[in-house]
Amino acid sequence: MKISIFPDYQEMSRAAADFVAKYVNKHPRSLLCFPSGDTPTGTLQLLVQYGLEKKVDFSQCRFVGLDEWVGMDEHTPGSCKQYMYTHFFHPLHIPKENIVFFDAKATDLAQECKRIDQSIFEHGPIDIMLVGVGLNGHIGLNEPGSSFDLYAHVRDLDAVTIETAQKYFTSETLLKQGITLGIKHLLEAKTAILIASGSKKASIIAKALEGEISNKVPASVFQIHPNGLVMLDKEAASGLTLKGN
Ligand SMILES: N[C@@H]1[C@@H](O)[C@H](O)[C@@H](COP(=O)(O)O)O[C@@H]1O
Repeated sequence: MKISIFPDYQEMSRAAADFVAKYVNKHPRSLLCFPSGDTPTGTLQLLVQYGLEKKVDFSQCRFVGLDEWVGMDEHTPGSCKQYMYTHFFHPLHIPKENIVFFDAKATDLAQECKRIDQSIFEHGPIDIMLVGVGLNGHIGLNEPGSSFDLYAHVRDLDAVTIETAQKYFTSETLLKQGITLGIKHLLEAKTAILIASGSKKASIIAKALEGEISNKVPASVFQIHPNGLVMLDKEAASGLTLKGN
């Protein structure tokens, strides 16, 4: 695990975007996975800018969605899919056939998990899996207690997630379950990148990166990822005792 600390959110976002752009320039047929949430917005904005400026070409890449709130689709404001289309796929005109995303409205969600896993086995491993972290240490919607051995699965949401996630919706939204790629996908990704910013993430970042490696804190898996990169702004890194570079 390599921890890099940047002066602010913008610099952290630039580092993550530059890493992705450089990689895609070398490997134009990459399989990429990006998260939704507040944290990745700056990174995605830069990647869109680089794409429009022709500094990077995503046209041959494939994309897999990280997670989704069960019962939502791209028409639901606040859904992960709508976020990804708004912040990345639409502005870069990524062809639909290059995108695989959970249908969180499917009647058979177990089958939906199999469909996504199958697509990753076929086109993978994932080249770059970029993730954020929840205040409870979740990755995607791998909540505290999720086994590191799971591929895509459906998970009952933790109370912290249900409460924190209200920020994505304009009115009080009932959230019960998530459908998500598993930690096993992250462990098998060629590169896993964790981005976190702001002082509210400081305590979970310290726990995840310097505490016990345990599925109680899913993000602690970064400590054992063979190629895990952690990019933090100063505030998110403020609880760490061992500082990165
Ligand atoms: N399902 C998403 C995750 O994929 C995201 O990485 C995390 C952090 O979100 P934020 O970046 O808004 O802090 O929580 C959300 O619930």
